[in-house]
Amino acid sequence: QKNDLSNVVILATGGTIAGVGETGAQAGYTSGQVGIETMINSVPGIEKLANLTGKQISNVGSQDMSIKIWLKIANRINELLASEDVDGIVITHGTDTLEETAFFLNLIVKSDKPVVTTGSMRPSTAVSAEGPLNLYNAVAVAAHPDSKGRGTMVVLNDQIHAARAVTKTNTNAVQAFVSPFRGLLGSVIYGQIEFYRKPFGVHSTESIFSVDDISSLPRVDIIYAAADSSADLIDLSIKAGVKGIVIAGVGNGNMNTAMLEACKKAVNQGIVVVRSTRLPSGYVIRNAEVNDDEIGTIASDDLNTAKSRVLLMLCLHETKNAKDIQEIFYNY
Ligand SMILES: NC(=O)CC[C@H](N)C(=O)O
Repeated sequence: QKNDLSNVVILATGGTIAGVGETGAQAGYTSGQVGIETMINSVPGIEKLANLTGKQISNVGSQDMSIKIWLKIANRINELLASEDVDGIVITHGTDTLEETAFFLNLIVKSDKPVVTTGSMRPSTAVSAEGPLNLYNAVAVAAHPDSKGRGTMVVLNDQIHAARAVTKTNTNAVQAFVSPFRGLLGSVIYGQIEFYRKPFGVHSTESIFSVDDISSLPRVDIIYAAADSSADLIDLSIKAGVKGIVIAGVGNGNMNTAMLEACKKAVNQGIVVVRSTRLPSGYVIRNAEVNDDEIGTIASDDLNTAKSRVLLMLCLHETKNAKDIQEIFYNY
């Protein structure tokens, strides 16, 4: 440590924040092109926030994020945060699956020190690229003592979100990330931080999940419900040998009779089925229109579909007991 600044490590994984287009004003570009050193050098004043080290973990568009990379990131973070020389972590990431990675880390990082994910909607070459300011703010949050004990955070566009609450809601707009149901964790304006609350749900050191005993995760498929949708995809998943299915249900995690019958069949074959909703916010309530007690299905509570899949994969690594998994969905 050179001074009294915090020591922050930036782990770069790719995404638009590291993306390059041919010109400054075009929709076409390639994710994950710019390396971590170039990214840090593009942010004037960032060196005044923390002593920074950068490490490249991967350089992919986050549509190609994988469980393998998640495990690599989680192991690296646990190693780094166990050291007295590291005070916080920033992860740069594509925005498409950012909420899944953030929620995974929220469940599995064994430290109270801040873990902050960030990305950008505009590539690094765009007119008004917002990646540099997002990185600046993410480092400010990771370096700040008040950020401890708030689980994995997502910082974009001056806002601090909890991993559990946040979701991407727009394909192009800079204001893409919203915590529609539980609200923001705080804000960060040119590095000035205000926290409003602690995150909801069990996370980090309190979580039962540990990356130490995970080398892979069981397959869980997501199946989207719509008016008059067929049950064939559920049958295909069963045949493919899935361990879990998450339904992106209509309304309160509902689905038509054909899909519900197929879900019953899946549960009877030992597959764990979670009912989530395709809506952007609200609870999926147990035993509302679907009798979960009778069928053996699990209600997602207010966890969205993609994050329900993350939690179910981790649960299935520990247990197949539907009652226990329901309790975890209520509490995490
Ligand atoms: N804005 C973005 O980061 C999306 C680009 C890319 N698909 C990704 O998720 O990495």
